[in-house]
Amino acid sequence: MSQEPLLRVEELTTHFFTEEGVVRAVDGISFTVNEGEIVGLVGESGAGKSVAASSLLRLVEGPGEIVDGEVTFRGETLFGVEERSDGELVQRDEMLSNAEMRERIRGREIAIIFQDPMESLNPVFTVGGQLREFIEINRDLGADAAKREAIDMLREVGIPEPENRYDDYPHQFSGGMRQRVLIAMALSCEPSLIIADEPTTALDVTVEGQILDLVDDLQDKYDTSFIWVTHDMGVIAEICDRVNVMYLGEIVEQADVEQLFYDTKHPYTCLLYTSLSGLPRAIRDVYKRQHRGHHARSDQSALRLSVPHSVSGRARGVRSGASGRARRLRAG
Ligand SMILES: Nc1ncnc2c1ncn2[C@@H]1O[C@H](COP(=O)(O)OP(=O)(O)OP(=O)(O)O)[C@@H](O)[C@H]1O
Repeated sequence: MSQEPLLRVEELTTHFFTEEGVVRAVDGISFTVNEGEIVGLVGESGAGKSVAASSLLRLVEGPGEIVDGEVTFRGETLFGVEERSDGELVQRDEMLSNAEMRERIRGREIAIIFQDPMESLNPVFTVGGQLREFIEINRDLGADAAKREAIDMLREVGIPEPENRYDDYPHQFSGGMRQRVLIAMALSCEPSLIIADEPTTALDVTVEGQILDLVDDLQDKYDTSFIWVTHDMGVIAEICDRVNVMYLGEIVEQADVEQLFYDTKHPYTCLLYTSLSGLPRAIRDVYKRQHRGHHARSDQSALRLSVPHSVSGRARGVRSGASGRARRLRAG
């Protein structure tokens, strides 16, 4: 019996129509996410990871446009196009409306966590108040029940003395704590899928490790699926089950995490972690010892890397001209 994936992405294509030409930020990517799985999207800066993440929830803003492909979630069409007899690409009738996306999907079924918590948290309101309001709106709870739930969620993500921290403002929390608050917010509606767009990139390695441990624990408890966006193969090794390697808007390699690390197929993936082999053995051993017991895949946790700069520049270039599949979707 084949089980339908929670999320299915087929040939998703998002382009930016700039004065300099068409930037093919996401160029026909296909992948799936199953129930309870953590799926990685890895690649250097400019590879198209964030645009891909936003495209899944139809959050792309002009001059960007999702021009082709299909995204289905629990069998519902979040995005889909079809070709008319005159060759024009039009949006499918069964595609969810903007109101349905806003009211039923975003936040409730699929939550998204961004790299910078200050973009998501309003500095002039208290952390607890913002979490309570989010829960009130998205779970149709009264103010008192939502406040209790907010405090429980803060406790759940490891905020000490959540009753006392409830009335603190975002700037009174550390970066790691703010990221925990966003995880609490994302989890509060018990979504089936959380898209995490580099949420640990700005944190130091120790705090990052704590957040990854937290996500690991929460994922076990809630069985939430994740799409984890990162440029860091070490993060992929630590928490992902499967991984998609992105380069210049395309997925160049897809594999189970173990398979990717022990049997890399694509030269670009090799480039993503070539610097690892240069790590002095002693440092790797210390890192391994520190992580022993935290994760079953502790050996792979040692595989932290920096992305080679030589590749970065190329990924940012504007590629002009629209491909066959890059025809602009008919408006409306
Ligand atoms: N508003 C925009 N206008 C034009 N091009 C854009 C716009 N936003 C993104 N792009 C381009 O889309 C491509 C993919 O960007 P994206 O932000 O998805 O990369 P990324 O892999 O997430 O990198 P990073 O980790 O640095 O965010 C890049 O070439 C980027 O310059």
